Amino acid sequence: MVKKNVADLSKADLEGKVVFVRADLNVPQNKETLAITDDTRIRASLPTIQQLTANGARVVLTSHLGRPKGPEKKSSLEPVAKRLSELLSQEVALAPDCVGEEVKKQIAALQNGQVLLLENVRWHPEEEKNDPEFAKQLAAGCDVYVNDAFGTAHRAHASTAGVAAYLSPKVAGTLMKKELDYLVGAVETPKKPFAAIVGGSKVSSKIGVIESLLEKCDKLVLGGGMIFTFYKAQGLSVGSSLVEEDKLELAKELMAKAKAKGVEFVLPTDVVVADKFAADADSKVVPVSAIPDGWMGLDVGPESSETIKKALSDCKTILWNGPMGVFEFDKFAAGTNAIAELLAELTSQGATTIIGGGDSVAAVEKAGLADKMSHISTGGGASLELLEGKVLPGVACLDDA
Ligand SMILES: Nc1ncnc2c1ncn2[C@@H]1O[C@H](COP(=O)(O)OP(=O)(O)O)[C@@H](O)[C@H]1O
Ligand SMILES: O=C(OP(=O)(O)O)[C@H](O)COP(=O)(O)O
Repeated sequence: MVKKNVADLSKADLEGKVVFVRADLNVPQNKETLAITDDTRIRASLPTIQQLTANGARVVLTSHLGRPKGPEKKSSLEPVAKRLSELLSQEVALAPDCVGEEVKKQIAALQNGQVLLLENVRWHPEEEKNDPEFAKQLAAGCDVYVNDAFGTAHRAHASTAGVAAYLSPKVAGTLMKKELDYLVGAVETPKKPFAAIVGGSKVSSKIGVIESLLEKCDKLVLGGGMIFTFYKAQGLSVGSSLVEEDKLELAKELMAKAKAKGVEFVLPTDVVVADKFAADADSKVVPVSAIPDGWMGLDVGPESSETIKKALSDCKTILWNGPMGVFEFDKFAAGTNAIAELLAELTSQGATTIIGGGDSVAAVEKAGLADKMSHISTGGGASLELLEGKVLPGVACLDDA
């Protein structure tokens, strides 16, 4: 399913037009200072914006940031507007909201080549409900739709899918096209053995993907916050680690399915536990059968890193989404760094390595190894769903080429 993209639009299609661009500017931030800790997603969005402004379009840029419950300073796109202005060498004004009279006025006042960033689209619950009335409000005053938010293309939300019904033409951005071109090829016919590594903290939204991964992969490695639901399902006690209580049955079924299908299922055997969620927490390495009450697992242990290394050493394609631990704290970064180093080494030996997800990419950047991987993807959940063979709603809503 090939979709139209911005390169298919001529200057005549764009000059003086108001173009609604959905980007994924959901960047990792320092929780206290709100400073952007990795700007990969912002830099990846620049080619589309520049292509549009160079052709005289008026760009209305939209994104979410985090998972806010409503308007709140800590999820404001203010730091993003600032960083965008620096990278584009032109002022990117930040609207106070993403819909409403004031925003409409700001859109109407845009000149050719200017960029206006709308405030966090998830401040409105209607966004995630893909509410048609809200989508219509988002489209107000705009002509063309460009979806460049690959990282959010697996969500059927108002700004990623619903809004397309009110705008024409509707096309993929440069980043969206680049990601799809690379990933569809790499995951449809992967060189084997093919392994996926799934970690991170979005357990409820990613555990379901494991079922399809078992159909595609030869090996599946779990890490990060994902593992404790599996331990609890095995009857182990997990202290105060991250657990999805309503996924325990699913975890059991997944382990049984992996066994039945002969997929190598690598679950860490030791973990680094902490007495609190903090950089200066007390920590120790324990076997997964001995997590003390009140302690939480924040990284995989050294024995597990060795096992993972052995399991992945002969793999020819490896897709990694989700850090192995809370790498933002140095004490709990060893498991993530070990995987990053291993994948860099395997890439140099000819393996195809794909790292996807805002935090996973941040971890690999922090380790200074991003340019040693085959592909750095701005989407974690989106890459996994693409691998499942799903049609992403943010792509399905675009015009066919
Ligand atoms: N054991 C753990 N407990 C809690 N959080 C974890 C654990 N391991 C990793 N994390 C957190 O997971 C987050 C990233 O998860 P996720 O959003 O799923 O990854 P990505 O952004 O790469 O898709 C990181 O901020 C990291 O601190
Ligand atoms: O960070 C994102 O996804 P990722 O963690 O899978 O990379 C995207 O911005 C989507 O965010 P969401 O998972 O809150 O919808």
